[in-house]
Amino acid sequence: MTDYAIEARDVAVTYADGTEAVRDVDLLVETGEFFGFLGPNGAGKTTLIKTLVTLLRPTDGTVTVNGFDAVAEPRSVRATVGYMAQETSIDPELTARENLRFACDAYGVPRAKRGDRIDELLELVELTDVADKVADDFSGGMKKRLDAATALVHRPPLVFLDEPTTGLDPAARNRLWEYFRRINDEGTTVFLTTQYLEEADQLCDRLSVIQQGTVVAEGTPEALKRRVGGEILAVELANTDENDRAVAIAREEGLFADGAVIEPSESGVTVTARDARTRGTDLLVALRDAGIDVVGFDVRAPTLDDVFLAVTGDRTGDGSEAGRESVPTDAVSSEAIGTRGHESSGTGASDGNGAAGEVDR
Ligand SMILES: Nc1ncnc2c1ncn2[C@@H]1O[C@H](COP(=O)(O)OP(=O)(O)OP(=O)(O)O)[C@@H](O)[C@H]1O
Repeated sequence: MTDYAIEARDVAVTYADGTEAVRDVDLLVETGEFFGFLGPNGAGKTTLIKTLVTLLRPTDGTVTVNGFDAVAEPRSVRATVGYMAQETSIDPELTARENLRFACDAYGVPRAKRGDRIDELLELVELTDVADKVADDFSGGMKKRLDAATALVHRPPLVFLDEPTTGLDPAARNRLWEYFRRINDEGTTVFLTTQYLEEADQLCDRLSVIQQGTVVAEGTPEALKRRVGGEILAVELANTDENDRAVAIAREEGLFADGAVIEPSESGVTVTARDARTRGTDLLVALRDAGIDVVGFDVRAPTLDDVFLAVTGDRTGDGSEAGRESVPTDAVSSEAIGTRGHESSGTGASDGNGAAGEVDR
């Protein structure tokens, strides 16, 4: 039998004002996994996390965390999870050590164990040297590391990280990644929400993409990328007025395999195709024969960015509709990447009764 840290079935969360933030969400996270939950702003990531950590009640469906029912046994759920919220929960007037002591109090860590636990965590997040300095003097990255440590004082088997690296510079982000990897290597299940596709790619064993409250794709980063449908060939033209003519040439029958997606780009033409690499030179020759000047040429493997664009029509992560027209539906069939229907089941009716509200902690 598989051991699940999180089992969510048909979960819907509707706020009191009728906003259906999450609907029809099924989620299975195995114990020990590093699981990513990806989506643009407002997609429903925080709402789902808050539901999993029992700060919100689901309007519909069932949620089991570490074997405990989130509605019937919220205390047991809370005792076995750590939660790093988007806004840091540390007190800037307290030192790093005092913040951790405070967290030990809040989570009921036995007194005899606190000293060692705190020292261990300070070391893990590399704050031992500044343990007795007030957090107010810390950089953004240091504050985030301290915050992450406070979520772990009770050694939870499952930790939720809600956009933990937003606003950090790449160096600070990298250090946090190291830290998250380490706790996962030591056996902690990690549930991470992020808008950074690279972050999900670097860290996650498996991920779900959520859009407008519904899971639209799921799989390992590699499988999701593979299913984009080959490699991506970008051709840069000297004169972008010729983009459409170049697209027409690239689309000529027989140049690329069936299912290729050929689109104008800002600087020329982009081809997503299984044979993008091998047939790329044929395209260059065809363009030259047509008198179109090529100034750059690049073939690359798909990134999660391409997956995200394909399933959400949004490369910007801002939830805008930009690019929706260009979803390469041929190369990325809905079925191929596990896309689910967008239809609401009608559950979580927005009548105000049973609507999600913050639950007292
Ligand atoms: N307390 C609330 N009352 C009503 N609607 C809410 C409430 N909190 C969030 N929402 C709405 O629910 C939807 C999902 O929001 P949520 O914060 O879960 O998204 P998110 O994916 O975490 O976004 P972000 O990346 O911006 O944090 C949005 O439409 C949001 O406006």
